[in-house]
Amino acid sequence: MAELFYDDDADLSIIQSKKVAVIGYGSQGHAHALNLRDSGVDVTIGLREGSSSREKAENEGLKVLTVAEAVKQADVVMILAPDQAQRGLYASEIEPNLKADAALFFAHGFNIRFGYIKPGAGHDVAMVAPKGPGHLVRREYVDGRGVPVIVAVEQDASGSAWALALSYAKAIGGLRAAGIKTTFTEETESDLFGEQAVLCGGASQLVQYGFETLTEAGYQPEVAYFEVLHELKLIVDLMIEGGIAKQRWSVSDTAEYGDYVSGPRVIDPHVKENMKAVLADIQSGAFAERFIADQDAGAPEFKALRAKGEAHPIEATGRELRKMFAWVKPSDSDYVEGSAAR
Ligand SMILES: NC(=O)C1=CN([C@@H]2O[C@H](COP(=O)(O)OP(=O)(O)OC[C@H]3O[C@@H](n4cnc5c(N)ncnc54)[C@H](OP(=O)(O)O)[C@@H]3O)[C@@H](O)[C@H]2O)C=CC1
Ligand SMILES: CC[C@](O)(C(C)=O)C(=O)O
Ligand SMILES: [Mg+2]
Ligand SMILES: [Mg+2]
Repeated sequence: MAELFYDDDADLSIIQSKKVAVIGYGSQGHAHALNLRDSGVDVTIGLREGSSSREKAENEGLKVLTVAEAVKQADVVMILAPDQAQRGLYASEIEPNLKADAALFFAHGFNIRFGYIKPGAGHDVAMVAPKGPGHLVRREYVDGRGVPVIVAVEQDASGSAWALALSYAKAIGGLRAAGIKTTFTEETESDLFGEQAVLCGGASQLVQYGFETLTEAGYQPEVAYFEVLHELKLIVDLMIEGGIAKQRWSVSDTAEYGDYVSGPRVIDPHVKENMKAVLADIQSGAFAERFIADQDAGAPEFKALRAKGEAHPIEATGRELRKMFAWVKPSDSDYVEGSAAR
């Protein structure tokens, strides 16, 4: 049984007695910083010169310094720049300015697991990884709830790294939901697998194939959009509430029977074999090497794939339909429709 933590298992005053530098003010960065601040923690944001995020952070009344200056004064440095930027940022701005006993925190274990960052022995190295997108980490906190977190300690130099990590997890609202004890290896490999095989890669491909199958057979794109994309959220909401069983209980018997007989025809045993191959590439480091090599070369593969995804007909159909859904526009996001191929 996994070891679980809740609010009562953590002492908020530990993180409240530290100076925390949050490096990066993107999806996770803004959520951690604002939740920490609202939990009474002394937070400074570290951003590169000319950063486009500076204005947003300053508009929230947060103190913004360069990465080097923010790190110099920090007891805890939470690195929330993109994974592919962390290695360079650590070598040039973070490591040379880190206090001898400062703790290094991450929200994903990528750079530690694959050896791109190797912290000195004097630092606590811990992870507080929300299991959800940053904008929901903030939204849930504001609404008095939290997004579950998984917590790990890679290096306990101080002897109190666990208490510090749990205190941080409580401050961002994660322990209002639950914290699960993990390791950097388990978090990194399972997170990459989940997002590639099921949550992002698997779900996106499934939706696109469903849309293509219906529209190529002559059905209206708008009808196809509702069937294979919009309604997916409603079905997944039921799964979150009561598992796959509740979803099957709520839909018609026709849908439930179709689920049993056609689901395994679409997602057949080959899919599981493919999933195992994806997991093997994650475990061996092959995925990490491919991602970082492409990023180091200016991300030509990544940019081409992003542009191809944005050009899929389901995006244009959805953009037009969503203009009519006042309720679908989130107020806490700066996402601009059609901007994905940036
Ligand atoms: N997105 C999510 O919801 C989740 C992310 N994570 C993990 O959290 C970490 C942060 O991810 P995420 O929030 O998506 O990151 P984002 O892509 O949203 O981070 C953008 C921020 O990083 C800054 N930044 C970008 N490049 C650099 C650079 N080269 N040097 C310095 N600052 C830079 C940007 O500033 P500028 O304006 O200067 O470009 C901006 O403030 C990652 O480890 C990720 O795996 C974990 C769970 C979920
Ligand atoms: C599912 C994608 C994620 O792992 C996340 C939001 O948890 C990420 O890397 O953004
Ligand atoms: Mg994740
Ligand atoms: Mg991830």
